[in-house]
Amino acid sequence: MKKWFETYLQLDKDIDTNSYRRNITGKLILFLSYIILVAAMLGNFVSGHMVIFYVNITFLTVLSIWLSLVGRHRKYSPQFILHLMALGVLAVVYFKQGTEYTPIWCFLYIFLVMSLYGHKIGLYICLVFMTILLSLLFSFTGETINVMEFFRFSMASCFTLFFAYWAELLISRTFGDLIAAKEQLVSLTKTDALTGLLNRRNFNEVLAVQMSSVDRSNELLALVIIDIDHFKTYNDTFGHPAGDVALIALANLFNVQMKRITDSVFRIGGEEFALLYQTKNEASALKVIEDIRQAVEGLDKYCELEQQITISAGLLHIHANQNITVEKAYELADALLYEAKNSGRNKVVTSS
Ligand SMILES: Nc1nc2c(ncn2[C@@H]2O[C@H](COP(=O)(O)OP(=O)(O)OP(=O)(O)O)[C@@H](O)[C@H]2O)c(=O)[nH]1
Repeated sequence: MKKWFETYLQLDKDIDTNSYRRNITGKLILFLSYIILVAAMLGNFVSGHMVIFYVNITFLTVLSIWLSLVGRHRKYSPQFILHLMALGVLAVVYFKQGTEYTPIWCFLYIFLVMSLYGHKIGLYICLVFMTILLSLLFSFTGETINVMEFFRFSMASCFTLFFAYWAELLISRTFGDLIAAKEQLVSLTKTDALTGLLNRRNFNEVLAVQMSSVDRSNELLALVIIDIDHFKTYNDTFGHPAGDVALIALANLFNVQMKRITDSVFRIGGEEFALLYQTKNEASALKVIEDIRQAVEGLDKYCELEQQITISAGLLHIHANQNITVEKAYELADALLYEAKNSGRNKVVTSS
């Protein structure tokens, strides 16, 4: 039962909250229409209005068939039913020349339209509906000259429209702010606070996507794990804040060098970075990281570094359809990095 309810209401937490709210309003309209139609059908049967009773049954059947036929496109059903109800109200006003039940429907319609369409489009639809309704009412009240009643009704509907408009505007803005706050929170969990680079949390995810994208292209994926040489000494000599400045300068350099849409830069540990980029062949993959290594050597000339810093890197080539897991790829690249460290530092060791 709970599962059915969740599926029916599409209780998807990731959906944009305003669409979710509209979705709920739509479901509510469908549900209300069924209840009203069934209640009206029973009422007409009990009071012996057999013609209206048959009209009710026919309408319910048509509605059910229509809903099951449109199936996947059911999201437009609430709008359809709502406007059908509005037409019904206008027809009652026109033929019965009465306003007895009109206000309730009119006010309900305004609120439902606003929450289904949003305040902008909702306002236009409601204005059209109210203009038609008030013109019909005016043509009848003109006969009975009940100007006061007409005036009261017009004022009440204008007030309702105004209230519904502002309520919808306020609600959608509040939800909009919530979405923005959520996005900000997501971005905070995915990026490193010091350098603004993507963090370790994102690394496996992006690597998996890149590996499958390389499988579909003729390119080669380069996975580089980078570690700053003797960074502990740098920190101990110049202090932690100076170390932070060096980390930021490095991150900026990586960002400048990695500008293609498929390039990604991560800070995956304290002084450990990872680069992902696609190239034509192994030689050009090596050239990219070699250029970066050399640029780091000269970084102290352009940035406020206390002394020259160098990096060691392990470059792993990942070919299309290589059938390797994300974890294994990282393990291999990390092993190459340690080879670079053990063989003198300030160098790149590759898998070929
Ligand atoms: N300033 C600063 N330092 C950090 C940060 N994260 C890690 N570190 C430092 O990075 C240093 C890493 O040192 P080690 O792992 O011993 O390696 P290393 O001194 O670079 O030596 P090799 O890697 O062998 O060349 C430690 O001193 C950490 O405190 C950070 O966010 N800011």
